[in-house]
Amino acid sequence: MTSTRSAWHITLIYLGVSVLWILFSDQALVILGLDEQTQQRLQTYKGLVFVSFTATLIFFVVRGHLRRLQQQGRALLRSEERFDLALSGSNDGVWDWDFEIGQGFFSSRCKAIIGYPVDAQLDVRQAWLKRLHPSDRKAALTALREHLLGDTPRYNHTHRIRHGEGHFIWIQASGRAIRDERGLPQRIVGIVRDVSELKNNEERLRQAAVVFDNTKEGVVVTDAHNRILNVNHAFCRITGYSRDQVLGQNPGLLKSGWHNDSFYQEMWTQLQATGSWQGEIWNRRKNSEIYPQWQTINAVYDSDGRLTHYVAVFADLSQLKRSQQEIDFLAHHDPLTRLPNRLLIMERLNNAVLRARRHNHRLGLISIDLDRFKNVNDSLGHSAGDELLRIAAERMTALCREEDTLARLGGDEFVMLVDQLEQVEELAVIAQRIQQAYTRPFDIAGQRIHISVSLGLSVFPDDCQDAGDLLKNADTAVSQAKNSGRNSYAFYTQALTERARRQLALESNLHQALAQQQLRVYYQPLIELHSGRLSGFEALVRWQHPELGMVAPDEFLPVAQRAGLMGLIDEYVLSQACRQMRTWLDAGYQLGTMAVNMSGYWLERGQVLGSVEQALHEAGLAADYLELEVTESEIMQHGEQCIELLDALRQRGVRLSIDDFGTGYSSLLRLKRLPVNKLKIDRGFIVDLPGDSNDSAIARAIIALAQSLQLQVTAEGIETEAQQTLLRELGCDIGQGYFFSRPLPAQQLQGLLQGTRIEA
Ligand SMILES: Nc1nc2c(ncn2[C@@H]2O[C@H](COP(=O)(O)O[C@H]3[C@@H](O)[C@H](n4cnc5c(=O)[nH]c(N)nc54)O[C@@H]3COP(=O)(O)O)[C@@H](O)[C@H]2O)c(=O)[nH]1
Repeated sequence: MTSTRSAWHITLIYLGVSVLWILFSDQALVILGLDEQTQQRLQTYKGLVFVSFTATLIFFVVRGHLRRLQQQGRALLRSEERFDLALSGSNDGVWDWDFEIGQGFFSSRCKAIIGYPVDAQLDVRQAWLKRLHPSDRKAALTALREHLLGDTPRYNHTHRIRHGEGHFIWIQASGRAIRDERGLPQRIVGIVRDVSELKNNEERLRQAAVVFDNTKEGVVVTDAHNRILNVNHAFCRITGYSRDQVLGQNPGLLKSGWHNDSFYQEMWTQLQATGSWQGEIWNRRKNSEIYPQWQTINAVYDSDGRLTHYVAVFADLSQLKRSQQEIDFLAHHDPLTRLPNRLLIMERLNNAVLRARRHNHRLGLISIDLDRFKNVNDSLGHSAGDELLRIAAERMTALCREEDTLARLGGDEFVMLVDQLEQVEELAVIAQRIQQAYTRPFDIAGQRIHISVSLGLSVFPDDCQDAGDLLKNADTAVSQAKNSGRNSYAFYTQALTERARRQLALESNLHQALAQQQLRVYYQPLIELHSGRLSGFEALVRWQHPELGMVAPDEFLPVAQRAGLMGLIDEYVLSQACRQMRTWLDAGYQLGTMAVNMSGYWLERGQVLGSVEQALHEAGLAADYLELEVTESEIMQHGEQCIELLDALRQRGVRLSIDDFGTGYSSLLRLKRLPVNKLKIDRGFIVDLPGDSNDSAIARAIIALAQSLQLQVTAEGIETEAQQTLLRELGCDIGQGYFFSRPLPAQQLQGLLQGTRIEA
């Protein structure tokens, strides 16, 4: 169109020039009939007029042409602006690459996307090719080539391109080639879009998905109604549930039952108030195992503030707790034998000493040293030595009671803390059992090993006053045991060692004593204080030992208790006492009571009734001659069971007496309920009479109490006349003690008995 116009303008100019030329030519002037002067004047101006006319003509033609070009340019610009404006709404930029002229067009949005000023002049190389991310270049060019070759209907590719500011952005470029009639691409026109945010979001989502699936923490996503929407692999691994098993369920299916309702209420209250909750919670796996987890729950809200989801993230703490426990354990235990170490045994020893002091009981410590252990290490190696220590620890642990502690202090050094020791000899018995445990050989590293132990025994409070000394003394004692030829035990003090040995000898002889009738029953008179008359006797057992001489019950009864012989001794004394009473009654002595001690062992076995009936029957003695003494502390210890037994005895007519009264903290309420006839004031309250005002006040109070309960009172341990006088004045009924007589064999009591004889 533009070229057609230009051709027409040129033609017009030629026509004008031609007309002028003709007008001003000589022939034209002649034809026009102009006079010569006019012709000459015209000839003079002919050149000037021609030039002016031509110039004017050219001016107007050129000006017109330029104006049209300007209008066309403005229209094009307006059209581009409108196009840009239209595209700006879609956020896409337009590009156009003309292969014929080798230039490209980039819309202002397109320039803005890749970071260029709107008025920048760009070529395709500069704007695109040179800026492709090295990693994306190959794929982008391949996609373009494929489209230009006609392999793909459209060019569509997403890649990174360097932004004008230097960083890379993600763009999505798409376009289509315009081809000539032969199908060859002339240009390609398309749009470009900044997809960086989308790509970054995609990347973030991808990363989140990777984290979700690969994190070690369990993740549960629920809807606002707490129904499970999604769980990750870790959730399934920790809980044992598959994803399908929990989808749509309430997370409450994991509840262990360890937390009460208020725990969950507080959790939900906080979650609703603050949008999050964090804490330790014990849940139950599918296999029922209960385990701890550290859990964080967050509430998720939409842009309108409406609750949409809950996300719970939790870590399984079981392993951590196990490790913590193991660390704690190893801080206080020996890793080889898993026994308490020095730290723990010292802690327990200190506590045991405090308890023993408070409750006034004994405590024993045995230091244990393996004899010639070094030889095992040297000959068989350290791992064999370790194995030996492990087995030795197992054997010794089997000997411990629940309240005892076996510890390894290091090397072949062990200690055993024996709590609540009643008798020193018990420690010797345990020491012997430990020695016994080593008489069996140890099979280690394919070898049969024989090894013995040396033991050092120390007793609190007999040997020392604190835990440190207890341990030191046991160590000293173990050295004594080693010095005396190994494979033996020794107490810290010689006296204790001898006492223990004697006790153990007694124990092994006691069975014989019963069989060979070495036990004797002695009788101690009971005197009516107001009249001085003999009212009866208390039967007291003695052991006539063939080598040790007369052994007192205080010494051998605990041994009998340990040896399980107490029942036999009680029955023996009871039957002897009943028979003796019968004999004296038959001999015409007027006696009221034969008192016999009833041990705790009897009460525990519950066989007293049968034994008493049998003894009375065999002796032909009426029940009311028999008075059974039971200590206040035994009654307290056996409680209701003891009261029932006493009731049954009372109903059969047997008289009952509370022995050692004042030492056992009886409540008055309980005392009132006891079916007893008599209280025996403990010797401890008598020994300092009449000088000790406290004791005399106690004696007075017990007598007053007995009188108000209509019970008889006996005072035991009267050794002086002054004691007898005071007690009589206080109103005590019966007196017993060395002042009247020591316990004696029956045949030595004839003199005393004479006064009671009823002459026929
Ligand atoms: N279950 C049984 N226990 C018995 C039996 N025989 C005795 N025992 C108990 O053993 C403890 C010691 O008894 P024993 O050495 O016989 O001492 C008794 C008396 O000898 C002693 N006593 C008596 N008068 C005095 C005195 O004036 N001074 C003094 N120092 N001691 C004296 O008291 C013991 C009697 O105590 P009790 O029984 O509380 O009346 C002792 O606990 C006996 O109970 C038995 O066969 N079975």
